[in-house]
Amino acid sequence: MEDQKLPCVLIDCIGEKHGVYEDHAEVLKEHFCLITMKEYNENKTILGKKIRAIYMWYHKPVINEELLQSLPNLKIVASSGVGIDHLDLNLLSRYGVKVSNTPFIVSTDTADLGMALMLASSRRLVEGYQMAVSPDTEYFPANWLGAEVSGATLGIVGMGTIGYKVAERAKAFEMKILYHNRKQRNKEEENAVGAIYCKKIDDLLQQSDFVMLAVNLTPQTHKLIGKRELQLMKPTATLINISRGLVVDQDDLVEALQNKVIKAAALDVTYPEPLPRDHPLLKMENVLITPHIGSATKKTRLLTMENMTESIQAALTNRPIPYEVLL
Ligand SMILES: O=C(O)[C@H](O)CO
Repeated sequence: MEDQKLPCVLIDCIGEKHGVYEDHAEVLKEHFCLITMKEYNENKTILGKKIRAIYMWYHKPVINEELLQSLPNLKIVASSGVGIDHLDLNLLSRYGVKVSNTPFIVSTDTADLGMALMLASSRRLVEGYQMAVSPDTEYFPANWLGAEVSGATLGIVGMGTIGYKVAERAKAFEMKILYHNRKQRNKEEENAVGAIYCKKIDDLLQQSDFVMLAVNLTPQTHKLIGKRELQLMKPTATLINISRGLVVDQDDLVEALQNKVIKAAALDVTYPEPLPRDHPLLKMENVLITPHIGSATKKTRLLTMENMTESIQAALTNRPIPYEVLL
């Protein structure tokens, strides 16, 4: 806790494993008086009245009704990243609290990671690395083969900002691009990247060598990919998930991978995160998992902090919030 003349903003913690980066905290302290959860918990009655914003850095601190009740002057929750599935918007709206996120800036990195997962999985980079560093110097077996990405068919489920950036990258790889959007078709974008619209997701699933999930998690996309959808995919296909774990029925995915219904999966997201250490997905050779790092680059994290700062400042001075999430 620093300058008491600045507006008080609640954060989870600084540094540590999940906290706000120390260099970001230094910048934030120029604008706000930062109160960590630990400080707040030690002095709820006094600090609770002073807190005017929550700086929610990658889903922390967790916001529940009890916390909201003890923050009578809370104006805004500024949440990092684009996904807002971790927030109860109705609850926040009942407490008159505005919400902001940081869309757009995360798209490029997330699309890059989608491509990285597709390439790493198809060309078996992790296995290749393990082989290259193994003590066996005669490591290269004649039957070592990956699958080609260039020229293959990519099906993008959810052609929003991230999906479109994936398509732009896939175009450079001379891929055939299919896409499915539940709500709207965007002919201009479609033409720009040479993508083919599939009105039915089933058509996309049946034709794609790689299926990349880039949808938001909503009640409509919850477990969108389950047993039926996996069975529609080619046995040689790979499922790539850069959206949210819960867009896939994970038990059905495990079964499909075990029974070779599909060839492989590359997942930046799972549920829960992290997976329990004995989870079957962690033991499969045809599964590549990264720890939800879609937007985890230095530049994007910095922009995220700047977007969140702008939104908090706007809310506290009654100006339009640049990245407001509307109910
Ligand atoms: O939603 C996002 O931007 C990322 O997945 C981090 O939550």
